[in-house]
Amino acid sequence: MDAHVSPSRVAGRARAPPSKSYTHRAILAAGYGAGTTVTDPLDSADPRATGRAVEAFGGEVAWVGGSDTEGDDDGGASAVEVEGFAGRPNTPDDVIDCANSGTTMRLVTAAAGLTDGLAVLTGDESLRSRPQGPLLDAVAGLGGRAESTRRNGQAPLVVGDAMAGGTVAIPGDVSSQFVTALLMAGAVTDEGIEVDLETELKSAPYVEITREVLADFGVYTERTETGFRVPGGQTYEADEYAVPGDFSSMSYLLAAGAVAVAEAESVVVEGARPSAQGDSAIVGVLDRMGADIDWDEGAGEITVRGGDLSGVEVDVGDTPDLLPTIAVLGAVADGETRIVNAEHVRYKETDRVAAMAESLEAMGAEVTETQDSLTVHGGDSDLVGATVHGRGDHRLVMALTVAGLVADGETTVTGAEHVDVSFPGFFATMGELGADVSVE
Ligand SMILES: O=C(O)C1=C[C@@H](OP(=O)(O)O)[C@@H](O)[C@H](O)C1
Ligand SMILES: C=C(OP(=O)(O)O)C(=O)O
Repeated sequence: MDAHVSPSRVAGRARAPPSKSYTHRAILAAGYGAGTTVTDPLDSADPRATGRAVEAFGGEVAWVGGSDTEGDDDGGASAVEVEGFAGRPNTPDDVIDCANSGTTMRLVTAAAGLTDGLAVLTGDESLRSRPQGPLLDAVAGLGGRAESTRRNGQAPLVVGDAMAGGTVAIPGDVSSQFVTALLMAGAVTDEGIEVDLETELKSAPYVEITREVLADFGVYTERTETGFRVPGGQTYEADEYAVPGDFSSMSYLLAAGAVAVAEAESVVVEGARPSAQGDSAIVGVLDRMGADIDWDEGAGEITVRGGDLSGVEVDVGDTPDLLPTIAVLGAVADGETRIVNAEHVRYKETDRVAAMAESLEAMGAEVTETQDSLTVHGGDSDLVGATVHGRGDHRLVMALTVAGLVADGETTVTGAEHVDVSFPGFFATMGELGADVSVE
């Protein structure tokens, strides 16, 4: 499917979907426990994959309700009722398909390390090209078995043999999801798990999201001088868990409001309550760039009224998922926007540093790419409509759609259906805000 975007102005109120990161964790934590109702879950392809994994491990997962209680009426489930496998997972009867979801594959790899038998994990072509090696080494170091079938550190994976726990060293600069996975699994081991970081932790706020969710399920974790520790023998327990709104998804709506708000109007994004999400940094980035933006944390509402944007330097070490959004903002802003500390952004659904450089160049922007940075020289020339490729990556599709709002002529974004990974109602929401976008 392609999205066709024509220059247009936006205004009005919108609600971003619930957090993908919190939903994954809540569903798996519920699986490690006995039973939990997860309310306002993100009902999209990635959390659904985590739900299927919990079922494969012996849990029961029911997505119930026809529209969100939060009122965005996107047709998604309003709750997930999980009956857990309570402690160590059972050996699955079949292969687990993690589809396009890195979070699912990492979190499920450590869980699979706890099974008595072996689990086989696979995913789509993108997921089968992403790095898993350090996590496989960790599971093996903790007494389990963990192998890449192609012996290249990538899925398909074979994992199991009842990992016991203990202490393990792991690099911090590939994926924080390795740490999340080990903390979640470690709580139900006998010995617990201590993770020593060999290099500085990238995407660190995601581990804090994990620790917040685990605490809400009664599971204790702690930071150590060199990493994190979770004692073993713990029980996951929560009757109900409510998922907050997703700041990565909000970033597209806020960026649209910053670059394309209608005269004397505003874009108000609802559901923006403070949480451990590092991607709430988008509010500060927009503010630094000169957007007229205000976050009423009590009301959970962010209001943007456009602004004359100028380039800034942004370190995305903690916030890799914001890179596509910030690159688009940089292409519209005057002057130079330098996105630094970005090497780990190359290990996502696609290499997002290269992909954004290529797409923005195709739209007439001047960009400079290094291994760990992307500089966008905005303002000199206006963006022009072009056909740009979503590369099967939801975040590229959404960010490039925002760019299309202010490009001269029509922009076509291919692979538009991939928004179903994290924001299934994205195009409907953009249309309701006034964006001239059609999907066919
Ligand atoms: O744990 C999570 O929920 C996530 C962690 C981040 O990945 P890395 O830790 O691999 O950078 C982020 O990019 C991803 O979208 C979600
Ligand atoms: C990288 C992402 O997710 P995951 O790692 O779960 O595929 C993302 O949502 O941008």
